[in-house]
Amino acid sequence: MKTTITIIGVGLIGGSVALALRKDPQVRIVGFDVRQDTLDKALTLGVLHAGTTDLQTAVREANVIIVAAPVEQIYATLDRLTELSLQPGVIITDVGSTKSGIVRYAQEKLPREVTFIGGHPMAGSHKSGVEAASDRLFENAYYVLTPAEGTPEHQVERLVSLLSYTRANVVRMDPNEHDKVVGAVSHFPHILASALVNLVAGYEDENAWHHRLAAGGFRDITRIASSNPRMWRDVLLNNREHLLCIAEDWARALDEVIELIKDREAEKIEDFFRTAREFRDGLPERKKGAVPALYDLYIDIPDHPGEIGRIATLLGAKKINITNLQIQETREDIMGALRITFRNESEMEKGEELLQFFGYKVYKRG
Ligand SMILES: NC(=O)C1=CN([C@@H]2O[C@H](COP(=O)(O)OP(=O)(O)OC[C@H]3O[C@@H](n4cnc5c(N)ncnc54)[C@H](O)[C@@H]3O)[C@@H](O)[C@H]2O)C=CC1
Ligand SMILES: O=C(O)C(=O)Cc1ccc(O)cc1
Repeated sequence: MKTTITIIGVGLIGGSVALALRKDPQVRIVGFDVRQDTLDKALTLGVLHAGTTDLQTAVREANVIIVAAPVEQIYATLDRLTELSLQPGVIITDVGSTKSGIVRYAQEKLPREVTFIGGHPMAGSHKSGVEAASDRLFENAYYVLTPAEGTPEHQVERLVSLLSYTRANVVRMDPNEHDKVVGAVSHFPHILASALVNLVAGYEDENAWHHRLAAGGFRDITRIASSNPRMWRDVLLNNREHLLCIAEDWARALDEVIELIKDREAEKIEDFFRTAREFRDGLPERKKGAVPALYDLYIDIPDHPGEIGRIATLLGAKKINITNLQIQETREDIMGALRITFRNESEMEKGEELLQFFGYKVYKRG
């Protein structure tokens, strides 16, 4: 029998989850959204099997409900779900960027027969809307689940099994721990990025060169300031306590650097940058950090820059897409190992065959 999954809020995240989960042939995806035009777009894009703006119709047959609305609307949706007729054994999960408040609210409000499991896929984009959805958005990213104590294990496992189609690395975490960690690595950086942009925008009024020279580092560190303001408003208000603590630590950290500058502490300033660089350089890469990349090939190449160009050209000519190229080891006297990451297994196999044909030694692991 088919599993019916209802997505509430068919935007960037809801649409991306839908696209990934509908790869399961046993799954039927129903969408609910407050906007009919969004549902129309989602149906045209092949994101949903069916869509409706009537919530009762959307959830009546659902075995799993995924609430992918903006955070404040997740609370309102849970309220509405308590009034509707649902399937016995239904699992309700969400994708909100904050977890403690939502999980607590769900436990208070939802009837005992309903299993609520908080969720947060740790990947996204500054874009929003179903047009930006992708079946591969969560590939190799972490997907946090925050089951409460007493949540039936078979229900958690059912959800984990369905989510395997996202190709994310599903992990379990306590909701409060989630909010503290994600507050530091995702929510607070959004505050910093936007504060920095606003600061420079103010300087711009005095001198228009700010705008023109703000390339490179400024663009890198402020990329996330282009995110959806409404979404981030909700996130900040929902993770208020942790963010206020982090902000205090931040203010202290900034004060310390300012003191070093005031006191002309050259060596300590260098240490400050060195410590940061060491931690930053040790961070996992986005596409490969969470789980071992499944579509990597390692190629022995002479340590010569022309070789990398040649390999890229060979693959490009056969329209084999690659997502990353990285040199593993280069020394003048030995062969370098070039790691190539492919989008999927079939592209990797085509790449392997082609490169072997041209005489390269190709390995699946380093
Ligand atoms: N954008 C990102 O990078 C990430 C977002 N999230 C979380 O995912 C959720 C959705 O965010 P996005 O997909 O980026 O937003 P989005 O703006 O792309 O999509 C939200 C969708 O929800 C619909 N909606 C609004 N109110 C609704 C309601 N009351 N009932 C049903 N649908 C409603 C909107 O019409 C829209 O289609 C948020 O809770 C956010 O915190 C989680 C991970 C990453
Ligand atoms: O693109 C980025 O850097 C993000 O910050 C993506 C993101 C945004 C919100 C989330 O809750 C999780 C991930």
